[in-house]
Amino acid sequence: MTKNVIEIRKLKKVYDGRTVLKNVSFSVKKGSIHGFIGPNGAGKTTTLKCLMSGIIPSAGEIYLEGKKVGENELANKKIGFMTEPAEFTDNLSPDILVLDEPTSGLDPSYRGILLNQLEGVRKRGGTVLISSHILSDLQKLVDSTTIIDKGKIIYTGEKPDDIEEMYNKLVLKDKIKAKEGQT
Ligand SMILES: Nc1ncnc2c1ncn2[C@@H]1O[C@H](COP(=O)(O)OP(=O)(O)OP(=O)(O)O)[C@@H](O)[C@H]1O
Repeated sequence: MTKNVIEIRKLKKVYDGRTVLKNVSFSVKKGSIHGFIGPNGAGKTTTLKCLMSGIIPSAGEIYLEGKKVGENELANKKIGFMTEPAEFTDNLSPDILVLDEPTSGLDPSYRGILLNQLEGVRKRGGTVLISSHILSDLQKLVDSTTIIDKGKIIYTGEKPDDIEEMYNKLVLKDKIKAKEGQT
């Protein structure tokens, strides 16, 4: 069985009485690139900050290589964390890399370089968790995907054939609602 390097279980985060993460659970397998996709405000950054011990979850558990984060395990000692915009180095170093919207604001050529570097990390047996609100940025690269919307996991697992349709519907639904609100 392939080992889960990152495992997030029933994560909950409440800000000022508002629940922004509701039972968020997903896992990332060793040697894979996992896409964490969701529209703006879905809860991607909050989840990744919980993982990196930047903020304390209201409930739930995170395991890194089988060990619970927050006890004796300091996640940020083991994981490389990059937030937008991406910073380029010759070599993306660590075994576990977490990237929060790294392609945001990058022009297509730099985006291509970054995505190539991530493929290099995978070839070396490293593990990548990468977030984006743009599915097409990651679609080709990732081995598995989690889709989050309004703090809830909509889908997690291998890439289904209809992932694009699934995600477009989700984003479209919000756009229609916003338009209805304006009229
Ligand atoms: N420090 C905070 N205090 C209160 N609410 C917050 C805080 N940080 C985030 N939120 C709210 O939590 C929700 C999730 O935000 P988050 O930044 O995790 O989403 P995101 O998916 O990363 O979005 P984006 O793609 O815009 O970065 C949003 O409604 C946001 O307004």
